[in-house]
Amino acid sequence: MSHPALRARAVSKRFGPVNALSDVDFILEAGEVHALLGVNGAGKSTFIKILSGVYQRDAGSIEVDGQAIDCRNPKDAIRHGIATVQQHPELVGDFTGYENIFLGREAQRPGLLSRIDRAGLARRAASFLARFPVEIDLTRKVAEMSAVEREIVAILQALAGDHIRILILDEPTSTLTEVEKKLLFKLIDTLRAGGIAVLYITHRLEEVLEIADRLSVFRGGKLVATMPVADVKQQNLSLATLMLGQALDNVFPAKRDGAAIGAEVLKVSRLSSAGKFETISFSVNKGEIVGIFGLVGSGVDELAKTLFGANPASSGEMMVSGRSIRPASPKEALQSGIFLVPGDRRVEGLALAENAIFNITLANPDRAAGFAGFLRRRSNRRASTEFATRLALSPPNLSMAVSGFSGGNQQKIVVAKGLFADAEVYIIVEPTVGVDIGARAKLYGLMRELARSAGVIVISSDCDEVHGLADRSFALYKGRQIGVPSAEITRDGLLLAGIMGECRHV
Ligand SMILES: Nc1ncnc2c1ncn2[C@@H]1O[C@H](COP(=O)(O)OP(=O)(O)OP(=O)(O)O)[C@@H](O)[C@H]1O
Repeated sequence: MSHPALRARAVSKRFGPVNALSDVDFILEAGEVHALLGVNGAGKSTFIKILSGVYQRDAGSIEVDGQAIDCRNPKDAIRHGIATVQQHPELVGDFTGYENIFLGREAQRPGLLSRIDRAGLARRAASFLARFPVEIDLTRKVAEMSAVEREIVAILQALAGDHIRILILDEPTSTLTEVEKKLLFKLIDTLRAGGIAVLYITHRLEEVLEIADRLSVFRGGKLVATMPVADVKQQNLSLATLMLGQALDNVFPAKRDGAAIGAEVLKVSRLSSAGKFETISFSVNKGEIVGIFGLVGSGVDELAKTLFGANPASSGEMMVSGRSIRPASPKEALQSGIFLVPGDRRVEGLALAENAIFNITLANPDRAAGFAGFLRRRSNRRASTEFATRLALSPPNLSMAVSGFSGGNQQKIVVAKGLFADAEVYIIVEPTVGVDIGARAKLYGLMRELARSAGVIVISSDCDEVHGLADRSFALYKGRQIGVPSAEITRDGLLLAGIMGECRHV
């Protein structure tokens, strides 16, 4: 009798009072791509961490090819044929793709590189790549590779233990462009054809329909549904409804009310940063959201950094509420009334070891620390609690270290931190990467609220997000501004501007 590649029976896991997983029964077949879906905090990461030996289950059993296994650590899991590629794979930038794949972590030991058998390496590489062909040049250093090339190297590295049968991918496309995604999906197709079982966590529902054979939905730590993707398509089922347990109306809040538009809070004139972007001009009024759509490499990241004083402008002007400014550091930008909610919360957004209140109140030391310290603490807690409720933070425990929250919930904390800051201008970069669809609607609603008392700029590589949310939008393409902020631009017009640099009415 043939067994599934992996089977979990009644797997449960608690973290203190939180039931992260309850009685999960799950089957992963060889040669299938199986998507794991669920809102933030539903239990997806906990589940894959148990499968990959990072966490220990409290109850239940796991079988690989019909044999019960027990993984005390990730090495055990790899021994049983289960490899995992994390969201931000750790590769050695100075090594080539080949070296990363075949020397793996071992290569980080000093002196080892000089002792390796290069001819043997090349032989192994050739036979391995005959099994999993990829269209990238693996002789280049990883530091010079694009996001998708690094992702592919990380996947090949995970598979380089020859006996790997199960590959777990944690949101592999969260930082990839459309074109890059295609390259990754091609590799996943090859893996599937080679009989590898791929377990794939994603928040991008359209991807599930594109790449997965079956999907499973987690809700509140329980596995609530498993089904073939073909059924979802045929019956036109709503994955968002399945994940949330309820139907979701339009995720975007209503656009601005013309009467509520206030004074100009930011004016940017012919702003340039040499080699990154040139002559960008736009203004933002209190009461509105201005959207800037740009793909990775378009200059949007650098523009956000320049507005926030973290990347110098080479020419041009900025004014906040009529005052001319030229922020030379984020601190100066904050003092001028500009606040940035960064896209990469891990690097720039959060003090992970501190609790949620600390993080939320961090950006506004005056407001947070006032002379009546005790009262302040109380009001900080009250304000933070209010934000946590409005964002549906899960679990709603503000004293917990931020590292204990799921990725999407960490993103909510970054936004709450911005809400606490009382700025005149908010720059919000990639606000919903890794955020589930229900929380996304809440975040959008909050941004609209923010725009009542401030000007908001939303910068994103998701065209639908920019178009759905912003009152006026334009695109950046290869460092150039395409079009002026317009309320009339169509979604397709904005898309064309951002991916081709064309300014057309479509
Ligand atoms: N190390 C931990 N300590 C305490 N609680 C944790 C820990 N890891 C996860 N949890 C809790 O377990 C629950 C499930 O979280 P998990 O990270 O598995 O969700 P997720 O579905 O992966 O969410 P996301 O999409 O946001 O990554 C959440 O309530 C989370 O706060």
